[in-house]
Amino acid sequence: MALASRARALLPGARSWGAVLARVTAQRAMSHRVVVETDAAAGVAVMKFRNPPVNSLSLEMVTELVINLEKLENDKTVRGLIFTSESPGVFSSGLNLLDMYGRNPAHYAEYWKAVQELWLRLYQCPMVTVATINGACPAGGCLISMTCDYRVMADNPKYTIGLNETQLGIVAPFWFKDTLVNTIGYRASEISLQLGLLYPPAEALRVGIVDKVVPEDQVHSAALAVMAQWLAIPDHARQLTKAMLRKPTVDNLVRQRDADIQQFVSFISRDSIQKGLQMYLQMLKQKKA
Ligand SMILES: CC/C=C\C/C=C\CCCC/C=C/C(=O)SCCNC(=O)CCNC(=O)[C@H](O)C(C)(C)COP(=O)(O)OP(=O)(O)OC[C@H]1O[C@@H](n2cnc3c(N)ncnc32)[C@H](O)[C@@H]1OP(=O)(O)O
Repeated sequence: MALASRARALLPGARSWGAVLARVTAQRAMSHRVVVETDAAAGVAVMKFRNPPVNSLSLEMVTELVINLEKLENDKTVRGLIFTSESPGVFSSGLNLLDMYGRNPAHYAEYWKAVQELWLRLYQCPMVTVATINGACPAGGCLISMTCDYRVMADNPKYTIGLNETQLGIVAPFWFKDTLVNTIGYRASEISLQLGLLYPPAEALRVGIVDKVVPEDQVHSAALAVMAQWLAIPDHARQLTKAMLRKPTVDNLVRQRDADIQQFVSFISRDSIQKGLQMYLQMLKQKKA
């Protein structure tokens, strides 16, 4: 029931329960953009991103992430959750530019509501969450990892992490900014967010946007070791502490969710912003060529 209600909230176009379930089931049948492996004995699940080519957070991917998160939260045997990319090289390329370019306002609103839902759920997740960053991690990818309790990054200078929105000519919303400030502090955020900085591992560690950098072949074992340390703390004490620390930031978005959606739709629909996104997409294509 809870799953269906979540799906209905995320898929407002669907008019009935049957339509909701049919749509979610169809999405699942089409592909699994998220793979969950659970070690019941250890009480740890690993959620792997599998949305080729670059794990962009498309509407379908975001919806699958939310549904899988809710399932894990309801599974009382799972106390810890690790996020990683199934294919090293790109952790996540961030929000799907094609969900923000050339679509209609209803689509932008549906997409933004789903992205908000994902952030709200991740930021308040009662499980211990660890991001195993085994590839590039810009913008929305960085946001996902910053919602985690701990970030381990592979020591590969080709991988970078940060909120690079300004480099695309777009503005990170206030709750992206709040998450960054909570992670690296105010002054570092002023520099990082305005310049849209993407940090390679050593710099990422120095600024505090990641907590640990380890050789690439040790990134998963390091994440498991961190998880074991965090799981040694009694759940109820850790969960209440996490909720206390994060509640003001969460409340800030909850208070103005609808206004934030409207602001996103009006901002992203502007001709100048659409033009900028078009040029950025072209630049990505040319870089490839
Ligand atoms: C006042 C304010 C009020 C409200 C705010 C309103 C709006 C703003 C909020 C928006 C917040 C946005 C957050 C985001 O996350 S935006 C996305 C930012 N992401 C990036 O900048 C990353 C771009 N990608 C890359 O740098 C590289 O692709 C990457 C990840 C390093 C991997 O490199 P590589 O392996 O070489 O792969 P390619 O570059 O060749 O890419 C392959 C293929 O994927 C396409 N692609 C890449 N990234 C995305 C993406 N994020 N979304 C969609 N598609 C993507 C790329 O174009 C290539 O496509 P092709 O068709 O050429 O195969």
